[in-house]
Amino acid sequence: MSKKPSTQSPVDIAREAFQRLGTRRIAPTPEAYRVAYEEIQGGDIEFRPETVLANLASNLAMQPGEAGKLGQRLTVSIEVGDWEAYGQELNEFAEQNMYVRSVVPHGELVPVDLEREFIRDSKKEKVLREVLARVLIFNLPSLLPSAPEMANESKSAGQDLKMAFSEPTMNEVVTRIKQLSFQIELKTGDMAQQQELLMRLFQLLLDNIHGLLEQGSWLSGQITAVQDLITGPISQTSLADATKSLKEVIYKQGLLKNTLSEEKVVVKNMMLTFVDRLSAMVSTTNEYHQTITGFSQQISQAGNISDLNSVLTDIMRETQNAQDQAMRSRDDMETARQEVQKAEARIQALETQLVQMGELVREDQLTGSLNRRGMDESLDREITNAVRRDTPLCIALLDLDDFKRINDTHGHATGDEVLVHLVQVVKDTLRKLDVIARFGGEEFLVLMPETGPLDAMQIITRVQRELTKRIFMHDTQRLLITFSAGVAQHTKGEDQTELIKRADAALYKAKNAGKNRIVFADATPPAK
Ligand SMILES: Nc1nc2c(ncn2[C@@H]2O[C@H](COP(=O)(O)OP(=O)(O)OP(=O)(O)O)[C@@H](O)[C@H]2O)c(=O)[nH]1
Repeated sequence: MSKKPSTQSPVDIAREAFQRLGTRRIAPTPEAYRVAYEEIQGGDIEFRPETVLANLASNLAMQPGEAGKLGQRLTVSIEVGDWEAYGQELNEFAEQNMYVRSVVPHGELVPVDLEREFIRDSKKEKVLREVLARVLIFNLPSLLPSAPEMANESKSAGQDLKMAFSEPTMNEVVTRIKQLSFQIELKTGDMAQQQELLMRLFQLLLDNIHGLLEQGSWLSGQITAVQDLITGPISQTSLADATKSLKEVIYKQGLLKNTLSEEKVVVKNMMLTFVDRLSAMVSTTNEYHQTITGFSQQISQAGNISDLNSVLTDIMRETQNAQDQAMRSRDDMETARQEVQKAEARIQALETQLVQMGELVREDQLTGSLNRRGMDESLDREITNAVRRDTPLCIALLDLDDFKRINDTHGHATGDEVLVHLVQVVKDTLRKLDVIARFGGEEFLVLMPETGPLDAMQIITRVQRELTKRIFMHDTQRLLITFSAGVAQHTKGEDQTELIKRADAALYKAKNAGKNRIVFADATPPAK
């Protein structure tokens, strides 16, 4: 049976406990005071705080898992009398399992009426909720610029998700996200279909334009570049690259075309002057004819020599006038003709420049020569021209000698500079009509339209000499740069692959013969 507990106030019990210690002559140590206090307070020993706490510890120690381990730690604390450690253990346990969970992930307290149905996030769930909310609020709307309602719904669902800590609100948000995802799926399907249709339309347009263009025109080259681009997988970088180079080309072509139309106006004006002068001359001759007819009547009617004399003087004067007028017209027409010729030359130069502009999109980034695609197009064009005009065409395949050693000894960057140097020397030495393209690595292809074999060999020999003259400096060191080359003339019915193959076989011979030399290719294709 337990003793009935005292009804006195704690202050009265404390006072009586001190009196009792005095009466019994017991020293007022905390322990003695506690015993006296509890005697007066009454109640069963079983319900003393330390007994209750010890019971809790040993009950917990019998549980499996975390609770059992906590119980063991609490029991040890009691045994060594370390109540502070006991308190700490309990606090930590409460913080981990109760207190933290009563606070919503963003620090706000849970509204009292929701507490019972409150969704308690674990650490992982908390991170997941935050990430999902970010995706809905920021990322998804930026991907939906053409669907503002969906973008707004995504933002709003994200905001609501942050605050959805009750079962019903969470269910509502989940339903909205599902609906949104369904709508996006439909929209993406539509967009992909539209994109495909647009692409097909674009491709059709390009094909039609291409069909209308003269083969080899500057515009045709650019259209092929765009066609290439849209037939392959379209990446952000390739689109950006193509846009950049096309913009550059369009800008420069714009400038050139303006000048071109100005020149065409000049030619037109010249033509008008020409026609004016011609009609002036014709009318002068007509007048002259009429006057002479008049004079012939006067002559037939002349009665004496003095009449005739005066008619003759008039005829001489009129004839002189007509002659002067004719001379003036002839001079004017000659000047006009020369002006027209000059304007025509300027137009031709501008048109050549336009062709070169078109080749910008086909340039090798490092050396500024044409790249492989540019080379293919130019060689195709030149072969067609050579066949149509029945003019000779030669090509040369150049390969730097011992380039690997240059790279290995002086570094890759120096190797790059050597490539740039070679292209510069070639460009400075060749005619405007000739073209240099990077065939690959340290190999270059030179196109020489309207050039026969002897001239081609001479041109490449000139490049070779020029390269030794224009010394390449690395730091303070002079590096000797040489190349070997194979030169080939295009033969009837030969395509570009066969032509290059013959030039390559000649280059191979040049290398084998000791490098730094030029070999003219056999007319027959090399054996396989
Ligand atoms: N720096 C630089 N090196 C390149 C580039 N492209 C290819 N190379 C290097 O060019 C070297 C070509 O080596 P090889 O084919 O052995 O030719 P080589 O050393 O010139 O020998 P020969 O042709 O027989 O005279 C390789 O080391 C390539 O790495 C480039 O764009 N820049």
